[in-house]
Amino acid sequence: MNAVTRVMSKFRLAVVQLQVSSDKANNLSKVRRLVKEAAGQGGKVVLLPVRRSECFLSFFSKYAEKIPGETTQMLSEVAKENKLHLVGGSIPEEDGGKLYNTCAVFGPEGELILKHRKIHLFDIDVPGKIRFQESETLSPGNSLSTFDTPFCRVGVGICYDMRFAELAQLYNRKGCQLLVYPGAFNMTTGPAHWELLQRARALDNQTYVATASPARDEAASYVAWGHSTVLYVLTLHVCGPTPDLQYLADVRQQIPISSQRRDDLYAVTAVQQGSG
Ligand SMILES: NC(=O)CC(=O)C(=O)O
Repeated sequence: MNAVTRVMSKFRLAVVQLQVSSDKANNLSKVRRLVKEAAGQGGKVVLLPVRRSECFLSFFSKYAEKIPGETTQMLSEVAKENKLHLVGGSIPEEDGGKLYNTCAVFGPEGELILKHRKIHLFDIDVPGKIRFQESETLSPGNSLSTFDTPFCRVGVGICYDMRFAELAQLYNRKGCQLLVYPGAFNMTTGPAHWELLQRARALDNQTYVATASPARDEAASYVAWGHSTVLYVLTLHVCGPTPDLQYLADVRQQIPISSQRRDDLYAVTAVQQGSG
């Protein structure tokens, strides 16, 4: 057990589900207000949703920013003003002529802790229902992303990343007790898979899982499923906003699947840790 997994305690996790629009200034001022409100209610780690531009690939280049840039500068200030860890949803990032879907995480001093670039691009085709080819516009990230808080270790994925069990398993192996996924599933895949995937990731890895989605806007051309969620492991009920890491440790001890893995028969390994 490493230093971080020994520091187990309760803390308040806030998940912000806001109505995201194409008006960036308005989105940012809502974020500032809602994070302050979350901090006022004791939130120590705050998770924001993806920006709507995640779903409008043609808008990606229009809204793309460098990191640091306007949005991340503001997120850094908000983290510092409220003295909390802020998982900044995701924004379109431009770097070296490429576009990424990127989640920036800030610490209580406003420091940039990490950037997670969406690893798995949403290239799907469900005939008559939904088609996306993110790889026509975006480049994939090549790094796993974990960070430490005084409460627990956190693994970060974005939206489609949640479908990949191996990523969550690797985060588990790295000692994560909480997996966070800013996301925006849609009205086809949302009802079918959004919660089920979170339950699967939570149960397999004996972790907490939190997702933040934009609020549903029926008038938008991409209607997000919404349903931001915090899940925990054993009883599989949607829980309140207070992860109890002692409970998690108890579950891991009572059903000790992590020490019962047959590493002699199979392995999930990270083959490459590139930059970005
Ligand atoms: N938008 C995504 O990246 C993923 C999604 O909507 C899905 O997996 O379904």
